[in-house]
Amino acid sequence: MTHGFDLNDRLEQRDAQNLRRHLEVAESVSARTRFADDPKGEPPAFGDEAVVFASNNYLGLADDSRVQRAAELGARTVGTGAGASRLVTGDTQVHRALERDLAASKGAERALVFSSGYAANIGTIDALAPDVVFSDELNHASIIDGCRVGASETVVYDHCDADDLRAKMERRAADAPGDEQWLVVTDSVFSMDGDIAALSAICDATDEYGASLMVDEAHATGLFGDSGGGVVQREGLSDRVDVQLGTLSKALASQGGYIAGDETLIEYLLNAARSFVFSTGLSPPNAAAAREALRIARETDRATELWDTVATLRDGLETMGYEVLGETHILPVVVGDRGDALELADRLRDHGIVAPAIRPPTVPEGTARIRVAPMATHTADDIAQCLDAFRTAGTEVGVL
Ligand SMILES: Cc1ncc(COP(=O)(O)O)c(C=O)c1O
Repeated sequence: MTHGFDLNDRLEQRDAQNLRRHLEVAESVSARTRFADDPKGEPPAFGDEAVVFASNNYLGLADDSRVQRAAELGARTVGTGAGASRLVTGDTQVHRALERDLAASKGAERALVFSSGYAANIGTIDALAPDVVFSDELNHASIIDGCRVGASETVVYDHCDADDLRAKMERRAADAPGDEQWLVVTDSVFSMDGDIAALSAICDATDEYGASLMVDEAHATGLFGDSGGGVVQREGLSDRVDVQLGTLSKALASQGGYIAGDETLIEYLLNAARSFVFSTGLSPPNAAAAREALRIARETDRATELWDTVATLRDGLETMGYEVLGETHILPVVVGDRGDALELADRLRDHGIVAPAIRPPTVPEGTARIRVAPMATHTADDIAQCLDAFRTAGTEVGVL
């Protein structure tokens, strides 16, 4: 009898070959819009130059000199690492200033910064410890893991379907004791489908049953709403959402995540969220970089440049005959068959465009796709190259 692990078996089950391909792409691709030289002097993997249409650095701020300087200043004045949990000695003025700015951008009383969006989701859902979490079926893995970590029961409702949410709440209310605490959790922008949750209808359902509502704005922060506060802000729902999650790692060009909400929520989380309490504080350079990126996002019309690019790409791809899902800056180009999607991604790379294939189980069988994520810094030439590549590669693979 053996109680050991067979990791080869597990790797096979996980489609390890395909994950390896992702890593190979990631090795040669930075967060920047384009890359021409490898800093180590080795030739880049995809020819002389490739343009990246696959990064969540949506505003193109990760290589903005102002953001880089802020990170440098953060490192010089405060240090490269926080050195300890914020509750021990890791709390600095940079963290506090960032949290004030984030709260203001969200129209919330206060914010709390975690070392990642993943940590923010896990720590918050676990700490709130509701009896039941009602969760959209396409919520991000960090929300799902937050539900798994805690003792809460999870009820999954159909994607973006507030009627199904309401029906499931109604059923639960009929069966369960009246003093149960409920938390409804949804992404605002869904990262694989590029669509937006029906937040107003979700707020109505949530209010009707006196439940709390948490919205993950990882892909909306810095892009939607007057001060980049996200879809909640754009739709005027800030007062009806109890917990707003954002990340610093996407449009804000840094690393980290945060929760915005009222004083009591934040005071509770900083005492009870284990991923905050028992983890080293966000690094000062990351905090400083995110603060500068937030300032630029709020004070310039950088997002408008992104929306113009999105409109041109969506229109161009649809005119060619591709099915493009969603209604946001994330453009999932559906191919269907996973082999075709992989081949199309390879051909796009041959034509100088980096955009990965997203395959089952990440997305449902038969809906393999290329996830195109433009950045505000893409030029007209970049966009033309992307569209040309999709036309040529699509014909070569036979999906057009
Ligand atoms: C919807 C959503 N929430 C949370 C996260 C986690 O954020 P982070 O990358 O900062 O850990 C992600 C990351 O991809 C995400 O897409």
